[in-house]
Amino acid sequence: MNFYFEAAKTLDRLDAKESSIKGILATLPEKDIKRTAALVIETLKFKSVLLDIIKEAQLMKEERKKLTSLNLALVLVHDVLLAGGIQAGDGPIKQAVLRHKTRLHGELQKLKAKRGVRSNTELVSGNPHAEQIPRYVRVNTTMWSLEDAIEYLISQGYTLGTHESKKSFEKDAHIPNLLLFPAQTEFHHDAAYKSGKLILQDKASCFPAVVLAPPARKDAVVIDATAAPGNKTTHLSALMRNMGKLYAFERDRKRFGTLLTMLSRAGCKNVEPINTDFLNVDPLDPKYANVTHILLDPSCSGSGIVNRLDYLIETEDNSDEAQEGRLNKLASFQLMIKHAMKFPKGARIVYSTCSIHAVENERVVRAALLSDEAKAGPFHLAPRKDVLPTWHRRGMPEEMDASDDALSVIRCSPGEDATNGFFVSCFVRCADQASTSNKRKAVEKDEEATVEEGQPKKKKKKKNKSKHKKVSAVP
Ligand SMILES: C[S@@+](CC[C@H](N)C(=O)[O-])C[C@H]1O[C@@H](n2cnc3c(N)ncnc32)[C@H](O)[C@@H]1O
Repeated sequence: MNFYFEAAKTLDRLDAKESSIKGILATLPEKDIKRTAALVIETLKFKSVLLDIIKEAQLMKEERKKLTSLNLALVLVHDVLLAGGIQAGDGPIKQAVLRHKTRLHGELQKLKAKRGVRSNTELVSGNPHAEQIPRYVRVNTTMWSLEDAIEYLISQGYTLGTHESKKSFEKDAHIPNLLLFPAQTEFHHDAAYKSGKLILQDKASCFPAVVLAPPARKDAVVIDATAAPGNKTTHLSALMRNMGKLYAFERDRKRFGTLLTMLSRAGCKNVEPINTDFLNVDPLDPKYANVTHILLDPSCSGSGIVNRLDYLIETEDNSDEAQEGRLNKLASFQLMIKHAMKFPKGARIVYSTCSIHAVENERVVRAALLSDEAKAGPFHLAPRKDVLPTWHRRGMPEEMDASDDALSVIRCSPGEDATNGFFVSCFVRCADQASTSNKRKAVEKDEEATVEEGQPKKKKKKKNKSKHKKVSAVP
């Protein structure tokens, strides 16, 4: 019976929104983890059906003394109706459910008849968005070429054609070295996947590294500020052809361990992983003097992720605390962009999230553009022509100050773009303006020198040149 108690406890934790399904399942005791996880997932899939049946059969009312937890009733009724019986020795709780076995089966049949379906599986529908997302596989060009990968896949029985038919794949239209397979294609036992030559990575999550376009040179110096688990770090490393230096920061110790494993599996030799908070890194430290490209992909709400499991639970939390947490997060995103803008030779900064909310995307970008750091850079948004110009979905114009700004950024819509929901923006230092402002500073210095030599100093009016009106990033 312990196994059922564990599954019911897991459902309680999901109801309490302690974490994502994946996160909670990962904390289950090693023993029975697979079995418990399978029961929890299956129960969640059929939850509304099982709740209807339990209600119609009046199970909780009739057995209120023995069955004190609805989640325990759910997992037990699941096994009675859908898994061939309760896998536990006799006891009062098992008996309490089995007493109603005929009635429960009757209610299941009634429900099927009412909905006009024959099988149990027709009673539930999967995650419609997840089913529309192909299985994306990035060829890790650090270890082999696209041509070698295609040859290998063909030797494994795949055909290069369209990703819509079984055992076939195609090349992605936007991201080089990315292949598409049918959504259900399994790679976990594939030798090339296990050795790091193939990386399972959603298409949208490949955009940031491609937009950052790090140089592939011996003297290249790049930062991945928020690196774990390391999909984008390994992608950046591949784009740099394993040359130069890529500093990969990760503040979380456990996730840092995952990053190390991934870097070693993917054969990344140009990465220096550092277990620290990027915000504590001094931009003026001589070690980072030649950093030119920075990737910021911070923790976010993850609202764009079409998880194959999380659709099973309600995730939106509108409590005051949740709202406050979101706003705090927002402030930390802005801080991170502003911090990245302080690296003296920083020329290109990509900020991305897997969120669909403007509050974590356009509004953060808009506030960053108005910051003193952006003005000092000066930084502005890279034009569309430099940010995956052929990608159709751009930012929300109503959330940006200039319509060109909305065109500069990228959005992916879950369910519509065959990807997870995603946002990418790219800030670039404007070299011309920088040199103009440096020249102006030089002139001002000269003027001051003249003043020191005995000339009267003219009072200068401070001009605010920003065409943007000041707006708050907080909704
Ligand atoms: C969205 S994940 C990054 C995913 C990663 N870019 C990838 O593609 O695999 C965000 C990561 O950034 C880390 N993180 C958040 N804020 C950080 C900071 N200030 N400094 C370093 N790491 C940070 C989190 O611990 C988390 O592992």
